[in-house]
Amino acid sequence: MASQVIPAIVNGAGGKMGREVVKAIASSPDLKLVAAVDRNPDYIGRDVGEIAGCGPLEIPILNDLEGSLGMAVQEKELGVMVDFTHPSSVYDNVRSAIAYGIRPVVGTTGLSPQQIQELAEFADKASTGCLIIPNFSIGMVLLQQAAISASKYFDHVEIIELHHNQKADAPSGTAIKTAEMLAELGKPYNPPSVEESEKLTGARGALAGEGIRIHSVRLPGLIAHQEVIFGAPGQIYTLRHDTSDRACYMPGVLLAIRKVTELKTLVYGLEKIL
Ligand SMILES: NC(=O)C1=CN([C@@H]2O[C@H](COP(=O)(O)OP(=O)(O)OC[C@H]3O[C@@H](n4cnc5c(N)ncnc54)[C@H](OP(=O)(O)O)[C@@H]3O)[C@@H](O)[C@H]2O)C=CC1
Ligand SMILES: O=C(O)C1=N[C@H](C(=O)O)C[C@H](O)C1
Repeated sequence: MASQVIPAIVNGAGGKMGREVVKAIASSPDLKLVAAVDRNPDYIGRDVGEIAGCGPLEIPILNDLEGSLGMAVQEKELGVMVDFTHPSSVYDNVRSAIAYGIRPVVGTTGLSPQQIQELAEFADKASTGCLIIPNFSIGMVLLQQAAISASKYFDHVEIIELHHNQKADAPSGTAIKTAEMLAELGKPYNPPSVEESEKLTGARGALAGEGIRIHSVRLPGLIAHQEVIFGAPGQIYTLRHDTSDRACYMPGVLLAIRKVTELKTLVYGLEKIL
């Protein structure tokens, strides 16, 4: 499939990320948008190109993922479904796409480790590629790699993630993945130096694996930001990534659409396909 045009369905096409994805696909000659899906009544029936701001594409937004997947199969357009919807629906969306033989590229966060495991088994059985990518920006991959390097020398680390206040899930998928990457190194962090008592529940954040704490901030005016703060006696090492425009995710999304067509299993994380 690599040299052919890749058909793509965008689910969540009217949303903040979906619109960027529609524009990015529309301007990529090796990709072809075949359907656009969203549940928001403000967008249903309207031309997805008009909603995305790239001019008419003659593709109406439908509130029917199953129908769009079925139509793509009927027209032999077995390509990719890009999902930027909601944590409550992403699991079912991915299962449906795989069942139709259409490869999911998943940006939606909020899947539990157990759900990811189940989807991996489902994709394996169907020999269908699937990518679950909590963060499509290259800057975040670089931050995570720097955090892994730093963790060899620092035993104390906490993560702060800051997002716009329309975000449904907390902590962010990126913060969870970052904590998982540090925990996978097999060392415990933050050995206690004092007996702590939390006077307000949540004051010390959420406890991820190996003692790593994640703190979530939600405010209008933010887009997506993350700090990984390492501490040692006499020094603090801070890694920070800031998103100022959702266009920053598009090179990663386009790469994932192309790569997933070569896969037969589920892969979790952009760092694995770079
Ligand atoms: N991996 C990455 O790099 C990134 C991931 N994200 C993640 O992507 C997801 C979407 O983010 P964002 O675009 O900001 O969110 P938005 O709310 O702006 O967009 C989501 C769109 O999907 C629609 N939708 C929700 N549920 C369904 C469903 N079951 N079927 C079809 N459409 C649905 C929403 O409709 P309605 O308005 O009615 O809810 C909305 O139009 C989030 O999980 C976010 O964390 C975001 C940025 C980067
Ligand atoms: O909701 C968002 O905006 C984002 N969600 C992803 C996450 O949960 O990590 C990626 C990025 O942080 C933006």
